[in-house]
Amino acid sequence: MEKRMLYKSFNLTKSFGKKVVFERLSFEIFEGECVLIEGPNGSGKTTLLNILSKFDIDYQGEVLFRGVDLKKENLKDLPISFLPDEPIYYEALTVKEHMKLVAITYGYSKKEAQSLIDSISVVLDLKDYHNFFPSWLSKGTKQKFMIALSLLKRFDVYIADEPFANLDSKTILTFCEILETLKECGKTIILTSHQKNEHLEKLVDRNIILAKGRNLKR
Ligand SMILES: Nc1ncnc2c1ncn2[C@@H]1O[C@H](COP(=O)(O)OP(=O)(O)OP(=O)(O)O)[C@@H](O)[C@H]1O
Repeated sequence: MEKRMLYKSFNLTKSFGKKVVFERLSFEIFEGECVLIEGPNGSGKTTLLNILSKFDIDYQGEVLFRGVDLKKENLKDLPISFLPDEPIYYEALTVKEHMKLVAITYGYSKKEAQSLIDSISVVLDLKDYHNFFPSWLSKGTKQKFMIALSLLKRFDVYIADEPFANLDSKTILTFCEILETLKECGKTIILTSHQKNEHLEKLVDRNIILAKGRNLKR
């Protein structure tokens, strides 16, 4: 089957002031692939994910998303679920209230949202925390909560920055199984991870390796 292009980058260069994070990156990412972005601390992995998610449009070069210049795409129309490396939440909403808010915002009916929230909560062992405020959660449980929110968005592309951070080995396996299911459904997964494991290695189709301060190896 012919692979369809999701992203294409030409000569992508990103600087903060005089500091060049990476320069002239050219790469392609195809629909349905799992791509791991690797590199040492400070090599620009988060910066690249921010560009691919359109949170950062201050770069040189071009990034196409399904053939269209990403800068011309409307952020709210992009079918991208982004899991950040730092938890982002509302202090005043409980775990369950966050889940409902995200599910309803992203188009599920109340009934669908309830059933999806229940199943995600069982898989990620979050049921006992539904009435907690996020700040009460341990680091690992907070990460599971962030994963749950990212899964409640029904999108084609899942971008995750260090999703395994703070997770125990059982949850890492569970999350890899979830990613495998998403991939089987044709979703594209783009992630960074300093932690390698055999499940992730099986899942990954391609690596983009950032070398600190300069260019890209593939
Ligand atoms: N807003 C900013 N202003 C200035 N420099 C920044 C900014 N954001 C990131 N940087 C710099 O860009 C470089 C790349 O940062 P980035 O967070 O993308 O690296 P990373 O590969 O994700 O690192 P890590 O593995 O530590 O998470 C770093 O030197 C960082 O200090």
